Amino acid sequence: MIAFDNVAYSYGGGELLSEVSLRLTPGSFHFLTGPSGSGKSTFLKLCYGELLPTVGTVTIFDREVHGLDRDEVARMRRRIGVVHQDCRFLDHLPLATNVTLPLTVTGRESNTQDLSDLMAWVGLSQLADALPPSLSGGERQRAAVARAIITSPDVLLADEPTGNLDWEMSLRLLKLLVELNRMGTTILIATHDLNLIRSAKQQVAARVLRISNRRIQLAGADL
Ligand SMILES: Nc1ncnc2c1ncn2[C@@H]1O[C@H](COP(=O)(O)OP(=O)(O)OP(=O)(O)O)[C@@H](O)[C@H]1O
Repeated sequence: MIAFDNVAYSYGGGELLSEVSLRLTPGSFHFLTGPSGSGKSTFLKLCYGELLPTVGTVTIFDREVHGLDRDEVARMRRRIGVVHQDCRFLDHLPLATNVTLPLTVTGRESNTQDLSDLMAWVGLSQLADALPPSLSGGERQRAAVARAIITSPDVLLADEPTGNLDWEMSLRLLKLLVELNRMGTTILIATHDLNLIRSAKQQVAARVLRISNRRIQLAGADL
């Protein structure tokens, strides 16, 4: 589904990531860990074509990213939901409108029943009309997940989705992601939180990718 072959990435200085070769297969559940500044967000951006590798090839849905034109990139991105680290919203628009934005900006209709089911699923039914600045950190994170999956993406990439959450809320969000994975979505979560990973491994066959010394490797079962 997403394949890296001997990929390196540099923002202009030395290489941040080197010799990365790995596959995210359909239906898989991966975590990505590594120290702050090691390149987790950068790797996620390579996974949805926001950045292009400086060396090697990234292939997304069987197409090499380097060769795609703008329309093809846009089509490919529609199949990938992204939960960004900072969860930004349009503050003057109600939450439900924010959540449906990925549909409306691409000219698609949002089905009222689907929207209300999704808002209920992330526990935000009562807040559909609320404005984003009035939401708590946990509500924002769950709304960001709802917005990322409203298009029924094949892949969900989440950058520290539990970064601002307490443990109880982190587990609740994890449960949503595990459920989504059971319904077939391929999932990659960048996180520092080893307890979250341990908890996930009790629920799903999650694999852990670890960034160390610019390389990304599959961690052992000990984690
Ligand atoms: N646009 C950019 N231009 C230049 N350097 C950048 C850019 N974006 C990120 N970097 C640098 O690349 C390195 C990796 O950043 P990245 O955000 O990928 O790390 P991370 O592992 O996600 O960090 P964190 O866990 O703190 O979020 C950092 O040193 C960062 O300063």
